[in-house]
Amino acid sequence: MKFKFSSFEVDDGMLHSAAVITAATFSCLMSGFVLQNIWRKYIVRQRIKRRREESKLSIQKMGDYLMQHGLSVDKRNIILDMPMAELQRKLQNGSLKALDVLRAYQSKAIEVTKDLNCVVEPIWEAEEQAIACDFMTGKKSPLHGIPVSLKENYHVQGYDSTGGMAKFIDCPQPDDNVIVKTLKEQGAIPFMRTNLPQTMMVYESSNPIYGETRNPHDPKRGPGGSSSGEGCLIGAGGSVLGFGTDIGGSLRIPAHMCGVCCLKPTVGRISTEGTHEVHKGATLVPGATGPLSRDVDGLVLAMKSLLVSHMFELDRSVPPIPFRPEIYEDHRPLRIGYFHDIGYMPSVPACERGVREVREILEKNGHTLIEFKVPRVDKALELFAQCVFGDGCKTFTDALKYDVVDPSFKLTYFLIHQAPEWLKRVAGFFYRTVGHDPIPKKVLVAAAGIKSVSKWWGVVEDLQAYRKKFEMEMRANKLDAIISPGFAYAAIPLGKAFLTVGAVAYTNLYNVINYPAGSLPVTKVTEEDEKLLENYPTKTLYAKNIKKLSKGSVGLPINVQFVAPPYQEELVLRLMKEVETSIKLGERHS
Ligand SMILES: CCCCCCCC/C=C\CCCCCCCC(=O)NCC(=O)O
Repeated sequence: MKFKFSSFEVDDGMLHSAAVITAATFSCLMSGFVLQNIWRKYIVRQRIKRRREESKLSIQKMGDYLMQHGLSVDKRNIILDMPMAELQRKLQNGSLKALDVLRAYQSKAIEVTKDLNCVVEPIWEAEEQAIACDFMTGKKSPLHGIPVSLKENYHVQGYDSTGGMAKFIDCPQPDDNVIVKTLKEQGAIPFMRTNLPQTMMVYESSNPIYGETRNPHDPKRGPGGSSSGEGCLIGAGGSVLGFGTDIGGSLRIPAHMCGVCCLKPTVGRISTEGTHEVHKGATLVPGATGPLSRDVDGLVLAMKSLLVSHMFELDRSVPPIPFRPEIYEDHRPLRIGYFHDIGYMPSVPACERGVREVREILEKNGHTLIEFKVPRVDKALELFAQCVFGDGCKTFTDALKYDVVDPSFKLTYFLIHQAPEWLKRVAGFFYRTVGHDPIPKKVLVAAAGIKSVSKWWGVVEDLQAYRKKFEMEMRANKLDAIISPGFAYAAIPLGKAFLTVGAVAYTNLYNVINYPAGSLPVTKVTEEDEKLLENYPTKTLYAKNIKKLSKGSVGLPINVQFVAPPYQEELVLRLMKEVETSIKLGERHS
């Protein structure tokens, strides 16, 4: 048979050859594509393996070095037992050497990371800085000789900030970030870099490069995240002061689960320049940077040392508001709002008791406590998802292209970031009907992306309206501050955060409204709390999971959050210090 195409003729044979050539080209392209993907994944796995080995080797080398140059156990333990104020005083008056303090903390950090995997690598330059501190004459800076640990996503010159993602391996940072520069200028010695979960947008603690961090109080449980390594290292006694980031609770969740203090400042109060966040462009609900410490004095010292002209000069977007001692030291009685239940899932009995006990302390100290009802928590969660995942999670999926996805992140990644909109709607339907919970659908649909600029502007208006509503509720009750549970529950078994993720409402509320929030350890789960857990209401799927996963948590730490309007960090710290002092006094008398 012959076909005639205008000026030339095509016979059967030619058609056959064309089909063969097309099929061959297509299969070549397909196999090329598949092979390229296999090759890319292979390269990524090799890169991950090499980096993990480098990290392990560096930790081991530091351990070997300390075997020869370390302190005696007694001397080390005396240093490690000192609260921040005593440590600082002794470094200032010269009765402690910076090098000894560094060696004490290096050896404790290396010791605890063997079981808990909280350190990703030591900062080798620390030793040189400690020696320089000890040779220094003249007036000492406030953080003189204090070792500080840093979450891995803090840019440190010469080190990668991977955020647990292979794509960012072998990208050493050209410079320290603003906080690290200011800390060094104030005499601090950055000495360890700590672990985080892949992408940091989950409150788990694992990534394919550095592995999984465990809880210092129960290694079968998670330390919370994403400042997982910081919470764990400080909770285990291997650091006295550390720094992390927080867009939905990443400082406060690990602080609560590991029993340490932290402060998430108002975004803008201290610099956020030079930290690795996957979606830096999502500025409506941006990430905050902040300190974690063993005690409130550590947080106060950190804030006083950062709020100085050096930082204001390095990052001119930060308003030059120095630390205001007149607010921190004020004794005026305050009106403080409190709640145990955010209006989504209740907090477990131990967390509720934590708030109750803090309330009693504050009342005894002369403050007025008033029950506060959080306005529309469903709206706050929806806004969070719209502002953080409004690009349909493209930034996240791009960052993880060809990467190995960590098992602890797979479900979150698939459902929130990768699934097409129709599947998110189906999952939302499941949560609503089987889980008796309409909120996940709103969140999942928001994570499918905002479809136009005018819709985006609508979200901005909604966010402004929600913030105003919250402010007006506080004003109506004449509230100066709020106290609320540190989180909905104590640490749960590793890898299970996705099953309870709605609980993030307890922390991300304060990111949505951009209020400073501190977290303070106030109690531990008791046998009585465990008994009361039997009556925990399980209306939704998340609540059912919380009840199940909270079993066996006796002895785990419980924190309370302290919150004040924007730029009132000093007020938050004042209340935290007041409660910390009362608890310590109570312990001494009992
Ligand atoms: C499957 C649907 C769940 C719906 C209800 C929950 C809504 C929560 C939405 C997303 C979960 C994101 C968890 C965020 C954890 C925050 C970690 C963080 O602060 N990261 C930032 C950082 O480390 O800097």
